[in-house]
Amino acid sequence: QPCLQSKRREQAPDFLVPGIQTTMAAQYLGEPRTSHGLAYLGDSQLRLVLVGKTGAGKSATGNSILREKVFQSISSPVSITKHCEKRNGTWRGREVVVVDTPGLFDTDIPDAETLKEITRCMLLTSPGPHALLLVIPLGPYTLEDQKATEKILTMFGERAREHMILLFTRKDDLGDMDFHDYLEHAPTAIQDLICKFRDRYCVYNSKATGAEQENQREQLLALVQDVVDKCNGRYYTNSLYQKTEEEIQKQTQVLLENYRAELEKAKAQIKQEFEEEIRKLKDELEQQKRKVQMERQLAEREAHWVSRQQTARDDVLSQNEILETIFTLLRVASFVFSLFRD
Ligand SMILES: Nc1nc2c(ncn2[C@@H]2O[C@H](COP(=O)(O)OP(=O)(O)OP(=O)(O)O)[C@@H](O)[C@H]2O)c(=O)[nH]1
Repeated sequence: QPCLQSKRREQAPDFLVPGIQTTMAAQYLGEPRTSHGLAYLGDSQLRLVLVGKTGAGKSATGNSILREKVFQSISSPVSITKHCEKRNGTWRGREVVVVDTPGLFDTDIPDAETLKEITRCMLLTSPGPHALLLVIPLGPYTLEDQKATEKILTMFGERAREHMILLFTRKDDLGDMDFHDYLEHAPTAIQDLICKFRDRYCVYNSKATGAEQENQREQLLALVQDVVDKCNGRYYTNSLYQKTEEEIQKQTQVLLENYRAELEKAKAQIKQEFEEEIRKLKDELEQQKRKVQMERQLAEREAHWVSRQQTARDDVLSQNEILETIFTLLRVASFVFSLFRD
């Protein structure tokens, strides 16, 4: 793979003055402070997060991956995506979950807002994403763009970066030019990124259609699979993701118990009503008919319960309360962790 520059010593960029946003967000997304083992194998989903600056092409790429226009994608100088959004599709019989994010790391976004969205992103990708797609458009690469990229790379720790893929959008702007020819004249910062990511990059035309679209989608998802394989089939997780997952499971359990209680109540009511009616009936055939009706209604209730059981986790995730709970939980956790920082 092209590595056009001799590898320079990686330095902490100077815009990263230790500040609350950087330190807190790094605690959210960076290296885990405790080791733990979650079960990775047998995970049927492939969870992807699109990160990058406003207008980089995250939503357009998400739509392309899912083969459907599910995320709003238009040309605008201001951020179109306001909150993290999750949509699903399939690839090789596997469920693909794509989370589109707003320009989380645009330098002018306030702290509290950023942290709230990071929390939402963690909720939507819990127990952890398999791949983080860092979206950068080909074309002019300003100092501000460079800073935004550096900020993202710094916030996600070394281990999260193993799950990161560099995704260059606007491949169509290259016209007939080969990407490697383009690289030779590309800004040094882009050449450095390629060196850093080695083979974990792809060049994408998010507006492509037909065979071109299918081929590049296939190549991208195969690259994601490759990255996951290199991480021994694991998705990225850390102790804060684990806390998030524990809370989701706890709340899902509570919801399931509520659903179960509702089911039992509804079944008892159906039985009581039918049994009263059956007792009053003299005709055995009529009694039998009512019994059949009762069994049917009980079965319908059970089926309804099964479907609610299946959506319980999503029901929890769609409530605003969980966002607030996790946000508070993670803020407390960040504070506690900050006590143990070197
Ligand atoms: N020609 C071309 N246009 C693209 C490509 N990718 C994205 N765009 C366009 O770039 C503009 C911005 O794309 P979005 O997908 O909305 O960017 P975003 O990163 O999601 O932006 P926010 O939602 O504001 O954070 C849209 O007009 C897209 O159609 C690409 O590969 N080629």
